[in-house]
Amino acid sequence: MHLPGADTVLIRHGDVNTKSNTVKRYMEDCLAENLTALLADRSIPGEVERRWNRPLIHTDEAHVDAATATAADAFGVVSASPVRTVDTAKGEICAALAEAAEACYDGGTFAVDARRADKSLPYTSEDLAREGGTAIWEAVEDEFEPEVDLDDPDLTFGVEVREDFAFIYLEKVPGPGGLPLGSQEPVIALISGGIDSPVAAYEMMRRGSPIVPVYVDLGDYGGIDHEARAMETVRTLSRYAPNFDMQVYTVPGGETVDLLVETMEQGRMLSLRRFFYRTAEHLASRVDAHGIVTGEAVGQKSSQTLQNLGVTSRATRLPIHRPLLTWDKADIVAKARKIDTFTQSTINAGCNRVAPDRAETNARLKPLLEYEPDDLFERAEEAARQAELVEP
Ligand SMILES: Nc1ncnc2c1ncn2[C@@H]1O[C@H](COP(=O)(O)OP(=O)(O)OP(=O)(O)O)[C@@H](O)[C@H]1O
Repeated sequence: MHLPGADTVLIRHGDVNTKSNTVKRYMEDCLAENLTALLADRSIPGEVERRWNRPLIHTDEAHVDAATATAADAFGVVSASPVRTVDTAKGEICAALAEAAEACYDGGTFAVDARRADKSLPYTSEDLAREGGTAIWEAVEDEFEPEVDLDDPDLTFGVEVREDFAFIYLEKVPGPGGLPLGSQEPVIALISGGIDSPVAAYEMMRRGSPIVPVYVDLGDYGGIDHEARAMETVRTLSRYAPNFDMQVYTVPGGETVDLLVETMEQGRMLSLRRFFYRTAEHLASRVDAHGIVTGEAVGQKSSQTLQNLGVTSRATRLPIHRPLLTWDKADIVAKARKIDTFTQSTINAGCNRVAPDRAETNARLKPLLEYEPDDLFERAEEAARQAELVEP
């Protein structure tokens, strides 16, 4: 709910504030660029202004909610509020709070959350909270029986006083937190048609790393639906990053999968992962990516025991990032729904169909190297060479 007259979005970032001034400036530049791109992509009018550790979006009242929701999708943003801007004089702030109460309070408990960045002002945050609370009370007491609850109020009137403006707001929309996208190095994101890998890719983006999506076409074991799901999730991820290239490297893997299915029972899935990682490594050197991100989690599948993750990881010299390593499936599904990459599908495709009846849970590298095709890594190199860039 925004206040009448709210035409600005106040943005709060978190980890960015812990940086030195130079790094902070760089990260705030990244954030401002990303916010501008997100607004343009969604056709929302708004000018981004960088001020006092608190970027602002100047828009109009008709678009302030949409601009707030957009800001809350930007990586690095902890929360965003649609705000009304008033003068810093205490009387003006209290008058604005009274008006806000008349317009938006309809019974229940309330509190004033007041903050003052400019310590030279002739009042304290406590003064503001107390006198603002009184102004609100007096504005509504004829119609309601107002009650103050500082611990768990039904409605919180926020006040943030900066050097030359005070902002009044009623809501804080939570953002993803993390760091602005583009402030860290890019990574290759191995994206399957499943639920986990898009969430893992999103988590890396949330920490500032742009992703280079890679999908391995599994031939008859994957299929059109499998690929379509992978593309759809990348399309969704790209909506969070309209100023970043999100074309997908589609890698031909069908022949290698056929060979693994024909020649390997034990360890087949591990060799397939080793093929994925090695292919990703070749693509990484092409696009200067600094790691590989996957959707793997400890023990989620037999190929994902710690022992097996250790063995498969040895196929590449690049670090493999597994942001979901310790996540439960229910949490991954909840996050996928939240970020809109969850695509309900009953198709039985992808690695599920490649998996043998008896799964390997405790692989050792030496025997695995004896079983797997001698040319597995040459195949990976060739597959990376043949990879095609596809618009998701
Ligand atoms: N066809 C593929 N193309 C690219 N990467 C893949 C593919 N299949 C699997 N991966 C990567 O390997 C990881 C582990 O594979 P797994 O078999 O668990 O995938 P999945 O269950 O099909 O999909 P997800 O892990 O995304 O739910 C995936 O999280 C993903 O990062």
